Amino acid sequence: MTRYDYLIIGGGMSADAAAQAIREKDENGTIGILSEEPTQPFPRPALSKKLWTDPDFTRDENWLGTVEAARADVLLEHRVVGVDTDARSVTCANGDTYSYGRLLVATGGHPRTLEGLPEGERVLYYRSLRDYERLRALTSGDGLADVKPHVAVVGGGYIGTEIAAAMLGEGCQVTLVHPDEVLGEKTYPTELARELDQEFRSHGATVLAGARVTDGDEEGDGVRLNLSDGSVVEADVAVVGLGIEPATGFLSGSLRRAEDGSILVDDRLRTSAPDVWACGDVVTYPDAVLGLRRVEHVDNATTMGAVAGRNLAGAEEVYDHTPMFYSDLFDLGYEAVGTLDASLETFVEDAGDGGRIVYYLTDDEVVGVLGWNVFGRTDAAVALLAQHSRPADASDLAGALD
Ligand SMILES: NC(=O)c1ccc[n+]([C@@H]2O[C@H](COP(=O)([O-])OP(=O)(O)OC[C@H]3O[C@@H](n4cnc5c(N)ncnc54)[C@H](O)[C@@H]3O)[C@@H](O)[C@H]2O)c1
Repeated sequence: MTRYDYLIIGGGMSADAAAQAIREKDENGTIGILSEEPTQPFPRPALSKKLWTDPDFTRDENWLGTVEAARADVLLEHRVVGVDTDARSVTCANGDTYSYGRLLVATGGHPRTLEGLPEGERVLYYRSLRDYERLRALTSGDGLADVKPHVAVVGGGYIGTEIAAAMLGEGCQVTLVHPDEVLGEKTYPTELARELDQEFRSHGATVLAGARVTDGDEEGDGVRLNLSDGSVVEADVAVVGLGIEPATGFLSGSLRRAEDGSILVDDRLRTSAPDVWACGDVVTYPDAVLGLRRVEHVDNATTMGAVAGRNLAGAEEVYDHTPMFYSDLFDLGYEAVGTLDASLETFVEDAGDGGRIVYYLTDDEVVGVLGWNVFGRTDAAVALLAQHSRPADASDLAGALD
């Protein structure tokens, strides 16, 4: 059995940041990373954004992050199937076992799947570099006689909207299926959701609202999707983004969990087991400003990874960063913090040049802030949320981030 002073399960951005942070504090300790993926840690947000505007990004010096500098052993295609926190050992699907001095779980999430729509060559539950490469090959005309494919995009969340925008940019025919009345209506105030919806339509997307995909299959050179309203979508490829589930199936009962299966950690990212930490999309943690929550974005992955890494290497650092998140769609970009729930009271501030700032409020406080084509205000937004208060009249928030 191979032993590592520091063993990390998961090979995403959080693991990458953690390995680098460990190495900065401990020059000599051995670091092992067990990753189920066939590729080194890479900047996952690029799969739905930058790689579609800059395909050469995979050759960029920043592509492979910091793992090399961390001098970690990255063991690819090593899917962990069991952890024994008493014996301090980890077992992989291939039978390999490893023991650890200190363990970090940074496994992120697996795409939520539909039972009636199995993954296949043309049904992509979009999360891996292989999914990107497959979609890139199809949109480059491979096997399709240079005809741009018809891409069915299932889901109107981050993957759905970003991939639909990218596919329109590639000149593909795009059909976007989502269950809401208006795209983004659960997240954005009505006027912004309508603008977003219109943006997709004006770029040529067919937007099928108010329908869920129930099942489907690959047929010949294409895909057939059945929708809850009885209609059928036939396309060359389906890109599916129905959310993720925390990847904790291998843990059995060894660590304390939240209701959604994610790992509960304290403010230093420690789990309930000795010498075991966890970070990134897979944890529910006590945010210093927003309280107990799970976040699924790059900022929490990398900043938590760095704190967890330092703590594995002996620090006692509190994770006190409230993560921001962002998206880019056509000429629209946004940055946000906190809870974006359109069923809450909202106040929309006109920030000029088409920019808007949206404040989300409960009866007691401001709980979320979104900058719509407004950038660089997330620190001010966090400071506003940290006040845990609100004005009686929400419109008095105008200028609050200046
Ligand atoms: N910009 C970013 O921060 C960014 C970008 C890409 C991905 N991600 C992350 O990647 C993960 C996956 O993203 P995602 O887009 O899959 O999740 P998501 O939760 O953002 O969106 C899921 C979407 O699927 C829809 N849906 C559910 N069942 C459906 C059905 N049967 N038919 C049609 N639509 C259905 C939902 O209504 C929702 O619109 C998330 O963790 C996300 O945060 C983040």
